[in-house]
Amino acid sequence: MTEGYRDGKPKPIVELQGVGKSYFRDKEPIVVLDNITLDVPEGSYEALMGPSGSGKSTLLNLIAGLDRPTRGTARVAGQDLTRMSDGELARFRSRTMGFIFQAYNLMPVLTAVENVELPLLLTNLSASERRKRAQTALRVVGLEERMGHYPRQLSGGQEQRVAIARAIVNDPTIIVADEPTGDLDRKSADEILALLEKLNKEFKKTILMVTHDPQAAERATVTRRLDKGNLS
Ligand SMILES: Nc1ncnc2c1ncn2[C@@H]1O[C@H](COP(=O)(O)OP(=O)(O)OP(=O)(O)O)[C@@H](O)[C@H]1O
Repeated sequence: MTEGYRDGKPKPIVELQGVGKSYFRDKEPIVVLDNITLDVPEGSYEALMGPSGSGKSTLLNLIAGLDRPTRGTARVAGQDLTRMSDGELARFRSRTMGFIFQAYNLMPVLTAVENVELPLLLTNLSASERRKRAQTALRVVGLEERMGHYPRQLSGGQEQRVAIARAIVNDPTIIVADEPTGDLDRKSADEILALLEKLNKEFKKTILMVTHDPQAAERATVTRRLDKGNLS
């Protein structure tokens, strides 16, 4: 059998085994995630739903290497995140992950293309190569014409598209999106969802999206539900 394959199926890109996450208040544990076991196949587009406070963002952050589980193991893109140092985790995030949040988090003093270039400042790429890649990412999200615009000159939907361009400029394997349409009207939300679908289908990105929006979840290929720290 070829390495990386099990029963002829591609090895999952996310593998969580018995993952738990607790916070401690006055030495009393508050269990947020109980005992999560999850396989996400490469190339899938999954939505994570569940009541407020059920641990959706916590779970997404563990998968993305932004946080660490209290117990269990998390393998993502072939690497055991639980064994990594903080520096290794930071490198893992910048190489493997693309982040999209509800708040677009664009720098107001930078233009669209400069915002998209930001993650590339951590690489050895030349300034002209950085600019070229940022332009390509803006073309993918349909905003090439708005390259020189500042965030305040863009609509909410356009700002989120710039944020998506910034998330894909490193060519990540996995995109994590936490309520990507939470602040948008229906039409702009639908444009963002169409873009995520394109990134999944055409660019083969694995996408994990936390959402409260049933219409957003419907566009994903798999919907999982989290309730009181357990997945169904
Ligand atoms: N750093 C922290 N310290 C203590 N408790 C925390 C911390 N981060 C999250 N929590 C708690 O963990 C629980 C789950 O939070 P999380 O943000 O993952 O939920 P969620 O399902 O994403 O909620 P929402 O849909 O409202 O965003 C909440 O009760 C929250 O208060």
